[in-house]
Amino acid sequence: MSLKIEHLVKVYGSQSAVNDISFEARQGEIVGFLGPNGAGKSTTMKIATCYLTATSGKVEVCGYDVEHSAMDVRKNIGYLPEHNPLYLEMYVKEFLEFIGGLYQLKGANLNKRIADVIELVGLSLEQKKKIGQLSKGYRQRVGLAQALIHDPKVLILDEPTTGLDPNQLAEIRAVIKNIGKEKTVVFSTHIMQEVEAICDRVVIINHGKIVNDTPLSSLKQSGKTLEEVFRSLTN
Ligand SMILES: Nc1ncnc2c1ncn2[C@@H]1O[C@H](COP(=O)(O)OP(=O)(O)OP(=O)(O)O)[C@@H](O)[C@H]1O
Repeated sequence: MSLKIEHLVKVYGSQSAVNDISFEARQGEIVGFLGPNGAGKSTTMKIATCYLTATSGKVEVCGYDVEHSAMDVRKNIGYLPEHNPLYLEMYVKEFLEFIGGLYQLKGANLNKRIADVIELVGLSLEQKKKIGQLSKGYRQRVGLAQALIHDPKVLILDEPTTGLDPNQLAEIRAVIKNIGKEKTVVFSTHIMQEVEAICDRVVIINHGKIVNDTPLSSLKQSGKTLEEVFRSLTN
């Protein structure tokens, strides 16, 4: 299993943000991770990517435990945070070189990875610009490129399409769908249409608890729209 979350708990002060959740994601699967604001999505993603430690429970990425084998987890996971920090003064390639260097990539190997991810996320026409000169959609592509530079097996994307225009939205969705053929993708979004367009499975979290974990195909067979299911489980 590429991503395995078991009985995960995260308490901030006196608040249980994530309250005993378990779910899994396998290779070639795109999982939509949904929930209302404050449900615990970002917290779960930050723990899976070693940015936060859990209060209790277990998370494994490609068989590596986030607590005991963080370096191996980082090699196998790519992460696009909700508020993606970018160095606006850097050129696109310079930034990707910098991030690739953090993953110990160098020389011809690094150059090949940079060329590959630029192609994959559709940054070819903008690759010579400074990040600060790019539109929001292209900055998001830079974020995706940095998440992919080390060719991770698992990709965690926190609201990757927020604020994009309909054209950029369609293009980024196509990129995610394409990436999901080979990798494991878990992404959060508030756009139900997006989940219906690209996900294989839908996990819904509410008040820190999983309230749904179903293949999209069986949700569709229920005769309800995803929005109706979401609202009935989280309202
Ligand atoms: N660093 C923190 N310290 C204290 N409380 C936090 C912290 N980070 C998150 N929380 C709280 O934990 C809960 C879950 O937050 P989280 O960001 O995981 O939710 P989310 O599902 O990603 O929400 P959204 O859809 O709004 O991004 C919220 O009530 C939030 O205020």
